[in-house]
Amino acid sequence: MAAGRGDNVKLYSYWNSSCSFRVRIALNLKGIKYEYKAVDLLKGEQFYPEFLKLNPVGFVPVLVDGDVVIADSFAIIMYLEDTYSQNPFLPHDVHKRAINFQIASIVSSTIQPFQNLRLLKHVEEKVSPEETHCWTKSAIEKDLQALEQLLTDHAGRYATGDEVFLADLFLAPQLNTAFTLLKIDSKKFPTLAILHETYKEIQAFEEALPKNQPDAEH
Ligand SMILES: N[C@@H](CCC(=O)N[C@@H](CS)C(=O)NCC(=O)O)C(=O)O
Repeated sequence: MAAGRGDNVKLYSYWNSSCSFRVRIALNLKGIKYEYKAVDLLKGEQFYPEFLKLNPVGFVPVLVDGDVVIADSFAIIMYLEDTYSQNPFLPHDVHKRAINFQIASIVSSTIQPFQNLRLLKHVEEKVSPEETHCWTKSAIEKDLQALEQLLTDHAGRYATGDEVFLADLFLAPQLNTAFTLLKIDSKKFPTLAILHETYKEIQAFEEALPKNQPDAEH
C-alpha cells in the first residue's frame, strides 16, 4: 500500500476529542490540507458500521490519506512524520527523542484513558457524575505532577527545548482539557501553565483548538 501524497486527506475527528486535537495540530504543522469528517461521539457515531470499518475499536481519530487508513493518534502522527518530511516532530538527539516519546506516552497511555467517554459513562452508572468528575480530576492531577517534575529538567520555550516537537503535540490538548475543561488549578503546575499559554500563540495549535472546529458546540 503506497503512502499518500497529501492531496486527498480526510480526518475523522470530534471537536472535543483531545486525541483528534493532537492530529489536527500535526496536520497543521506539516501544512497538510484535509477534509474534516465529523464523528459525533455523543450520538454514538463511532459505533456506526461504516465507521467501524475504518477503526474497529470505535475511536476517533482516523486518518485517510489516499488509500492509506490509520487509526490511533500516535500511529497517525508517526505516519505523518515518516511520510512528510517538513517540520520534523522528532529531534536528532537520542535522549531528547526518548523524552519526547516518554511525554507522549504518559499523555496517551496514562492520562487520557481516564477521561475517555466510554469509561466515564460506565463509571457514572456506578457512582454519581460529581464523584466521577472528582475521581477523574484527582487521577489527572497526580499525573500532571509527574509531568511537571519531568519537564522541569527539559523544558525551554516548549516542552523539550526551543523547538516544537512531538511532546508538545500531546501536551497542548491534554493541558487544554485539564485547565480549560476540568478547571484544574494551573497555578499548581508552573511549567505546564507557561506551556499552556505559549501554545495559544502558535497558529497551528490555535486552529486545532476544539472551539475552532466545524462541529464545535458553543
Ligand atoms: N489511543 C487512542 C485513543 C482514542 C480515544 O480514546 N478516542 C476517544 C476520543 S479522545 C474516543 O473516540 N472515544 C469514544 C468512546 O469512548 O466511545 C488514540 O490515541 O487515538
